[in-house]
Amino acid sequence: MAWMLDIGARPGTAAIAAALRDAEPTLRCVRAPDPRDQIGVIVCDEDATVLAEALRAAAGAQVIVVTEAPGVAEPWRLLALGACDVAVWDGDPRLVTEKLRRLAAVDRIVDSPAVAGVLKGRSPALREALRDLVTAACFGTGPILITGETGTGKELAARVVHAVSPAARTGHLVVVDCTTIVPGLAGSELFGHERGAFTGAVGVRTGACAAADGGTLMLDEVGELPLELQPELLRVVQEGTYKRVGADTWQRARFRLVCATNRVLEDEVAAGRFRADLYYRIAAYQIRLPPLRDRSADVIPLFEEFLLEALGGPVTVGPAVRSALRARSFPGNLRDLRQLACRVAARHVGPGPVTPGDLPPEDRPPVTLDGPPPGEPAESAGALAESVREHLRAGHTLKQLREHVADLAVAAALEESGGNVRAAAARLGVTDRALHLRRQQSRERP
Ligand SMILES: Nc1ncnc2c1ncn2[C@@H]1O[C@H](COP(=O)(O)OP(=O)(O)OP(=O)(O)O)[C@@H](O)[C@H]1O
Repeated sequence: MAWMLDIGARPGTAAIAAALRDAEPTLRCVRAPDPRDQIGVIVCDEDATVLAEALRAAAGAQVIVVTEAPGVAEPWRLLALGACDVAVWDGDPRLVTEKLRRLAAVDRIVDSPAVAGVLKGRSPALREALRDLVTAACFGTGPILITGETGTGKELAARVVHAVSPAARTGHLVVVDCTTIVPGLAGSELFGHERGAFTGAVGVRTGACAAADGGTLMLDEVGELPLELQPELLRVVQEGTYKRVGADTWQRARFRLVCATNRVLEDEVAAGRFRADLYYRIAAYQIRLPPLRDRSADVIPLFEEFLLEALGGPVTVGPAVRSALRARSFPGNLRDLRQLACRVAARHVGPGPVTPGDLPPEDRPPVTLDGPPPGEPAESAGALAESVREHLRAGHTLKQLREHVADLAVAAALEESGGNVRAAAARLGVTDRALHLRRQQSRERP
C-alpha cells in the first residue's frame, strides 16, 4: 500500500516503525522513498535537516510524517516542504494507518475510469486538484465550488463529482448554465412555474431543482446568477424547500449542489453582485482546477489524446511540433488544446508523425529571419558560456551552477512581474507552490 522510511537515530523511531508494520503489514520498509508508490510514511526524530532532505527526495508522493517529538519541526513548514500530514505518535497505530487507507482510497478513485477517463492528465497539479475533488465528492456532503480559468474542465469536474458521489445512485445530474438564464424567467428555470404564472406560462413546469432531486444540481457560471434569485437558491440549499413561480405551496428537493465559475466570487461579493451568505454556503469545498500552463507535463499526452479522438487512431507527434507546443501559450486552456488538435488532424495525412507543416500557419512559433541562424552562439550566449567557465574555475559544482541560474531566473521573473508570484511562476512554467519552495530553499542555502 505504501512505503515507510525510518530516518530516526534513536530506538524510539524503530519502535514506532515496528508498531506501524505490525498494524499494517503491507507497509514496505525502504531506505529511500520508492517512486513506485505515491504514498509513504517517514518516521523521524528531531533532526529537521535530515527530514527536509527526505521530504525533498519524496517530492510528488503523499507523505505522512510521524514523530515522537512534537517540536521536531514547525508542522506548517513540513507541509510547505511537501508532507501531506504530520502526526505526533501517541502509541495508537490507527493514527497513521487510517490516514494511509484514506489516501489509498482517494488515489484508487482518482485512477478509476470515472475520473481519469474523464478529466485526463497525469501532471502533479491536476492530480492534487483531483484528490481534493474526490475527497469532497466522496467523503463530504456540502456544496462544492469549482473555480478555474475558462477551458480548465470545470464542467467535466462537476460530472466527475456526480459520478463518484452517492448521488449517482439516487438521482440525475442536472446542469443549468446561469449565463443563459433569461432574467424575467430565471425563477422558472430553477424552480418551475404554475400554469398562468406569467404570460406564456400555458402549463405547469417543474424546474431544475425538481429534476435534480436526489441527485446533483450543477450551476455553471454561478457568478452570473441574477441577484434576485440568490435568496431563493440559498433557501433551497439550506432548507431543501422552494416555491414554483406563481405557487403558494412549498416543494421539497434535496440535491448535491456543484457550482462553477471563472470569476473571483470574493470580488463579486465585495462589488455587491453576489450575496456573501450564498457565497459561503455554496463554497463549503472550493476546488481550483489548474490552468494548462501549470500542467506542462499534460500538454503533449493530451494533444495526442485529442488527436486520437479526432483521427480515430493513434498518431505520434514529431520533435519540432512537440517543442512548439511546449513553448506555446493556451489562454483557452484545454479547450484551446483540443481545438488545435482538431485543426492539426484536418491537415495531417498518412501513417507518419505530425510534422511542422501540419500546424496551421497561425499556430506556428514566430521566427525572425534576421538574427543569427540557430546553432551559432549569439553574443549573450558567448558571455554566458564565459561566465559558466569562471564558475567552474572557481570550483563550483553543476548542482551549485544550476541553483545559481535558477535563483537568477526566479529573481528576474519576479522583477519583471513586479513581485507578482503567480505571474512569475507562470512565466517560469512552474506552479506557485514550486516557486515559493524554491525561494524558501534559496534563502535557506548557506
Ligand atoms: N482534463 C481534461 N481532459 C480532457 N478534456 C478536457 C479536460 N479539461 C477540459 N477538457 C476539454 O476542454 C473543453 C472545455 O471543458 P469544460 O467545458 O469542462 O471547461 P470549463 O472550465 O467548464 O470552461 P468554461 O469556463 O469556459 O465553461 C471541453 O472540450 C473538455 O472536453
